[in-house]
Amino acid sequence: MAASRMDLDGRPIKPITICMIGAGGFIGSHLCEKLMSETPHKVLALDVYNDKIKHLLEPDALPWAGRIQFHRLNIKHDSRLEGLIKMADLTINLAAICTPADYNTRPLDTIYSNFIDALPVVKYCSENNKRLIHFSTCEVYGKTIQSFLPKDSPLRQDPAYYVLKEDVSPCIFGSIEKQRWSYACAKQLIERLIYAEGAENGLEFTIVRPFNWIGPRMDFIPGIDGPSEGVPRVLACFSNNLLRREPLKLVDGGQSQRTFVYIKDAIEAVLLMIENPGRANGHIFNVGNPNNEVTVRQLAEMMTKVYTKVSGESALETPTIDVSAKEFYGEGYDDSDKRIPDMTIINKQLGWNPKTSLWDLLESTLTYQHRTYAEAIKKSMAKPTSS
Ligand SMILES: NC(=O)c1ccc[n+]([C@@H]2O[C@H](COP(=O)([O-])OP(=O)(O)OC[C@H]3O[C@@H](n4cnc5c(N)ncnc54)[C@H](O)[C@@H]3O)[C@@H](O)[C@H]2O)c1
Ligand SMILES: O=C(O)[C@H]1O[C@H](OP(=O)(O)OP(=O)(O)OC[C@H]2O[C@@H](n3ccc(=O)[nH]c3=O)[C@H](O)[C@@H]2O)[C@H](O)[C@@H](O)[C@@H]1O
Repeated sequence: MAASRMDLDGRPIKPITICMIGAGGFIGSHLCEKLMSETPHKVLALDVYNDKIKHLLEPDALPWAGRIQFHRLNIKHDSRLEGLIKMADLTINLAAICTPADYNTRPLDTIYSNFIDALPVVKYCSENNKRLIHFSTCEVYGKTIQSFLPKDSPLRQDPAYYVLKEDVSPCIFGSIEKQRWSYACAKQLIERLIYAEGAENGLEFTIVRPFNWIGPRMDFIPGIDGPSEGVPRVLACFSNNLLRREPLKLVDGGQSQRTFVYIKDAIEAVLLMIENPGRANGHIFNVGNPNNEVTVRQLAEMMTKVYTKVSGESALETPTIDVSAKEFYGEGYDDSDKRIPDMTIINKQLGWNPKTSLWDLLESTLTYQHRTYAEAIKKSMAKPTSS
């Protein structure tokens, strides 16, 4: 299978060992799945949890047994980290706190996780001449220039004021009191550090800026496989509402815009980066789907329609309700207004394009959510609550 695989320049791809930090998360689980089923590469999978990759680790009879090895460790304090990075040809760092409900309520944990804890990873890669693919975020762009223009300005129609380009767009965050930006700011500084390690010490790096990747296994459903009071990202929040037949909550009216990309499309882009180092090193890549733009309100409406179709349940009488950001996230929340990725660089370097429409990706994702959680939710809702 794997022996005849070629890179984008027609050269045979040699099997490598990858140290994947945060392999047990949403993106990590899909990347491990892809690497096991379609490539000959080995993965040292590091995380504090492994529930989302259990199906890849057991039973021993799996065709890729021996190519994936799980190491339960917390990179904050584990002396095994450097040794594992040294054993690999490439390190991929996915570990982070990355749910917006944490940014303004746990800003210290957020900054430590996204900056301080990533420092040794960068240092060990640089000192040991190991290649690094680091996961940043589209949040480093912050707000668009457009959002500061007068509402009636004709410049608002000009993509130069809202399309986000890796090598041109500025990073625009709110004031320090708006602790929402603790995550974006920490990610920006680690990007700058990696870039500087590349420039001054020759670190071979690639920085990935995901734009709202969504799909199965994203985050958790509160009270089922995560804390009852926890607030995951929007896909899981809305899925939870739909499963419980309660209205979807629109923060500040759901006017913010996002572009959503299917996790399986995005993983193709990461695989191209892994297997084409000559084309990916030294670059920062937007990875998103500019064709899948909606407001959060439109997302709620579409998810409601799709869920009705895949579950066979009737639609709710009151499908959405408005909540203020302060009520939903607490003090210090702020939002990105619009996120359209420019695709020029990733197209030129890796020839990658996203394929899946928003409707199709929601259909497969909500089919998964229904199959995975509907029974558990019914059971938990049927239990008498203690008074
Ligand atoms: N999903 C997206 O659309 C998206 C968008 C932008 C950026 N990102 C970035 O991509 C990366 C992965 O995101 P995800 O959606 O898979 O998130 P996730 O929370 O599902 O995965 C992160 C994983 O890292 C692990 N982790 C965190 N701290 C750790 C530590 N100290 N030691 C060991 N493991 C640790 C967690 O247990 C978790 O399994 C993050 O860096 C995130 O900021 C994701
Ligand atoms: O996914 C990304 O590309 C990046 O952006 C996300 O940030 P954001 O898109 O704001 O997070 P979501 O929780 O997915 O929220 C999207 C929008 O929906 C809104 N929302 C969320 C949840 C909800 O129940 N209702 C609701 O209206 C939020 O206010 C926000 O405007 C997270 O910061 C990261 O996972 C990541 O770095």
